[in-house]
Amino acid sequence: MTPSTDPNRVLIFDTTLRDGEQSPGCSMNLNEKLEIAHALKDLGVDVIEAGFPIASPGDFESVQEIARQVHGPVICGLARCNPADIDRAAEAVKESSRPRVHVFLATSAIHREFKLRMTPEEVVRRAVEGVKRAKGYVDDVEFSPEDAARTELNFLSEVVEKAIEAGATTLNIPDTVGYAVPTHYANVIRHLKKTVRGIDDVVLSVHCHNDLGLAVANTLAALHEGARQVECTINGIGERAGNTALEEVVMALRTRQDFYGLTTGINTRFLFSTSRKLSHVTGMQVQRNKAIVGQNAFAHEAGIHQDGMLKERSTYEIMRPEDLGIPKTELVLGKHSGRHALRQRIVDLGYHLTDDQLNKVFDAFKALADRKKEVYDADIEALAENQLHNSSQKMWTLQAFTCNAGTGTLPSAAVCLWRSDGTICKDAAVGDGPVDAVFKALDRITGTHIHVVDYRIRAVTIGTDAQGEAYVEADHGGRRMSARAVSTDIVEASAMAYLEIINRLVSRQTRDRLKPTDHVPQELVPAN
Ligand SMILES: CC(=O)SCCNC(=O)CCNC(=O)[C@H](O)C(C)(C)COP(=O)(O)OP(=O)(O)OC[C@H]1O[C@@H](n2cnc3c(N)ncnc32)[C@H](O)[C@@H]1OP(=O)(O)O
Ligand SMILES: CC(C)C(=O)C(=O)O
Ligand SMILES: [Mg+2]
Repeated sequence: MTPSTDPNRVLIFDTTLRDGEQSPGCSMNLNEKLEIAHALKDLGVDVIEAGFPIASPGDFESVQEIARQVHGPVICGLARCNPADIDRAAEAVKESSRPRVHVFLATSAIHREFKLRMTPEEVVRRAVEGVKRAKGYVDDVEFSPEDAARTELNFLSEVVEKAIEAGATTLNIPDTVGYAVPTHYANVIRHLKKTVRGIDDVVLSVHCHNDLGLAVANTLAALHEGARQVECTINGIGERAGNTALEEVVMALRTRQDFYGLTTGINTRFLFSTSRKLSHVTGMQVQRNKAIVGQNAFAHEAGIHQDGMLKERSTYEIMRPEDLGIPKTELVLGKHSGRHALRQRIVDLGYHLTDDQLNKVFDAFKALADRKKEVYDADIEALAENQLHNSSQKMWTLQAFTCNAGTGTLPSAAVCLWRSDGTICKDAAVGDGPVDAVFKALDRITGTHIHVVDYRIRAVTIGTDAQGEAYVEADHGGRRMSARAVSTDIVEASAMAYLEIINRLVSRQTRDRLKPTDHVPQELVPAN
């Protein structure tokens, strides 16, 4: 591959299947690698580094199959500067219509002395031999002086120049251990551009690691200095803290076109799906606050931000989620949210509340949000329903209750209710369990006996702090009545649903103009 005719076009070299796979726990089998390779092709990457063929028979086979089946991008295999590695890599990629062999050899003093045990002269000789051997198989040869960022600048220039003379068409400058910082890395690229003969005739590439969290920043600094290939991985997976995240660098270039003036061939609408596909295949979850593809990347919880978003989304978003294949921005309702966002969600959920009802739901919502990490749509629905169907004056309101239950104890409950005339009524009861005990205490206070014919509990939201919905169905003189209530405490939800039925009986009685007794409606006096 030679430099693009468009000087502003950045080549995207994806190494998810090679360096990415070096993440502990991210090994992929043949079918998984093929699935990801097809996704990378659809995403529009220019080069797929499909593996390190000498590493194992399985890796060889994966690179070979990708070379056979995935058409469009260059298919690349990695090799040390060893004849056996290079022969194996060339064999693996040979059926691709666009094969590349990528040879590497460390150049830093630390690696030369302690790992390779080679003199600088030997390093140069082996690098040249490696490039020439690869060149015997394919035209497209990439050379990487491993640990370039810690290599003496003059020696780095010498190795790079010799590799170009030997036939390398892409010169990749790795910050293997994530040691670089942006200004330093930019200086390295500037130095090479200035000192290496032939550098403008090859593709100058960068490969950064994220040990200091600077992989993307270093990559962008290098692009600013004229590098035109970026080595990166989906979700930034890779050795140790990972590699430059493809989605981050691509979106930085796209979003700051005004600054960099550079383009890529990536179809950004596939970024999110490719990210999720990789997570699914590797089992490595994307952290929630990960840039671009994290669950929170387009989620807003703060009321002031949500208000801004509802008025004009560019107030708080620099990218459009749909450009990444993310369905939409999420306004997450939580304790930091305000009325604008709550009203919008209530309308989206199909409810029409008056301002007064909305204010009441808002108060209940804030109280709930103080108890929960996140308030879900089901919570809002439950609050709105509660408001719509309970806005009339109720005879009884639950003020407090306690219950006792456990192996070897007698389940009991003490309940305190407000009556609509302002009096407080208390009583206690024992039962078959805490819910039964609460129901019996409610019966005693209100003087009713509700014949429960169905009772169910279900989690309406997710997590251990989920809202539990209690459903109570009662038979009263042949008439069925049911009620639901929601709370993070299922006994409280049960008590509220049960009390709701009692209140409805009371208001029905009132509507029917049946005169209540002093304490409870006549109709509700328990029948013996
Ligand atoms: C920065 C990077 O990401 S480089 C890529 C790293 N990826 C991997 O290592 C994953 C795949 N690796 C493997 O499966 C194995 O390491 C293999 C098959 C490649 C080699 O296994 P082994 O032959 O048992 O060697 P081992 O890995 O223990 O040691 C590496 C050897 O390669 C040498 N070596 C390292 N890099 C290079 C190089 N670029 N060119 C030539 N020799 C090299 C080391 O000096 C060491 O040689 P020695 O045995 O003479 O001391
Ligand atoms: C093989 C090379 C390019 C590498 O992964 C590194 O140096 O980090
Ligand atoms: Mg690497």
